Amino acid sequence: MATVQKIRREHRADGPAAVLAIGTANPESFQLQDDYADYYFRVTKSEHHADLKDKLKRICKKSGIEKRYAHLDEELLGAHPDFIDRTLPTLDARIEMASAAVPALAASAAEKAIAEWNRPASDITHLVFSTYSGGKAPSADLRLASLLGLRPTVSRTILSLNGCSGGGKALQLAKELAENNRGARVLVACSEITLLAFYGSLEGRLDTIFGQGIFGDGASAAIVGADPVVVGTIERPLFEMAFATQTTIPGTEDEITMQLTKGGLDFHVSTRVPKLLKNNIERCLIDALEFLGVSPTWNDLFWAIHPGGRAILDHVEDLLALDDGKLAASRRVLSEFGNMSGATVIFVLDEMRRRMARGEEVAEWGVMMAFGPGITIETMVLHATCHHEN
Ligand SMILES: CC(=O)CC(=O)SCCNC(=O)CCNC(=O)[C@H](O)C(C)(C)COP(=O)(O)OP(=O)(O)OC[C@H]1O[C@@H](n2cnc3c(N)ncnc32)[C@H](O)[C@@H]1OP(=O)(O)O
Repeated sequence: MATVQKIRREHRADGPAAVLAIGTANPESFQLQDDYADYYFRVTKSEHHADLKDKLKRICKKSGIEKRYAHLDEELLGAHPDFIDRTLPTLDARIEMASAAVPALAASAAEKAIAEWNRPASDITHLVFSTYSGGKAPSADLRLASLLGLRPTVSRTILSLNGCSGGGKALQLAKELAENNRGARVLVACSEITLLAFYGSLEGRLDTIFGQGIFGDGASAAIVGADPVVVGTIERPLFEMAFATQTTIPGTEDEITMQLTKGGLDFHVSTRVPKLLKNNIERCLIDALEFLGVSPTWNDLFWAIHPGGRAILDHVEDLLALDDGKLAASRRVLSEFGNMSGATVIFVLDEMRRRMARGEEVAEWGVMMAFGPGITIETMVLHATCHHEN
């Protein structure tokens, strides 16, 4: 007679979960950061807000970003001129548009991950989807499952409004699912589209301009599974997921907030965020690495940090006294795409594996960190298995 303990043991994977494949995608339209303030004030017909334009120019110049992609381009905006006025009730139209665009962009990223994985989409057993750009049920996860032709038995989870920590949380859930369900293959998909949060500036609201200067659109996907198949269709682990934690910095509920309003999604990010992270991440790192019995110096590790903003990367680099180039993967993703909220951290892993394949990062052990409302810090210790072999 089977016992619950025996069933449990048989259903657990033997090995650790690993990232087996990665894919990313962006909309076609993009803006160069140097031209962005001119573009933004022209399309939102608010050239008369000269002080705000100057401020946006200053933010763009210091952002460490060169280019950002956006689904909501000038043509689409022309068809929805009311989007530029955040006092108008445009939420319904935005959600309608996002409910098609968010899963479509996620599908482009997921198809690339599935192609690299080299197994059929029908082998996916679980889906974890993260987005801040939703507002409807059934949600983007169901639409994505149908676009990809996943099985009806796929177990779906949607993370909504987790913001920039969504990618970190989705990967952590995927790790738990893969390790607790023998043979599970989890598709993680994050798709973030700024069309919910794009609107003209408001006089006297200097903070309304900040989000327009750093956020961009992108989707990322990863396949996560334990005990890689080594015969027939061979699976190649990229990063083994050794340990994961979530920490909330007490008393910081109001530092990063998002709220759906009739005129779109309101973002507030306080200027204290980089400093608060600087003051709190070291404890998370020590706790995560102590648990493993690993005590390397910070420069011995590789770093996949969510590039929430240039100042956040500067503060992390300074705190940990990291050598030049240690945050190169995060800085490159920030430069090429801006802050794509929850989708960004998987872009950083993708960039990291390319750097490892080229021999530009040789560390075997590393840390992935993502930050979001809460303030929430997602930390995951990774073991890389994708280095260039001489
Ligand atoms: C949404 C989520 O869930 C999670 C997230 O990722 S939230 C986003 C996290 N990102 C951040 O917190 C951004 C971190 N900040 C930065 O990278 C930098 O401050 C920056 C690129 C925005 C500006 O660079 P800087 O070196 O700090 O230049 P600095 O001269 O101090 O600031 C430029 C202007 O930006 C303004 N600014 C900076 N942070 C701001 C913020 N959070 N809100 C509004 N304005 C801000 C400054 O007040 C300053 O305005 P003035 O020029 O009018 O004085």
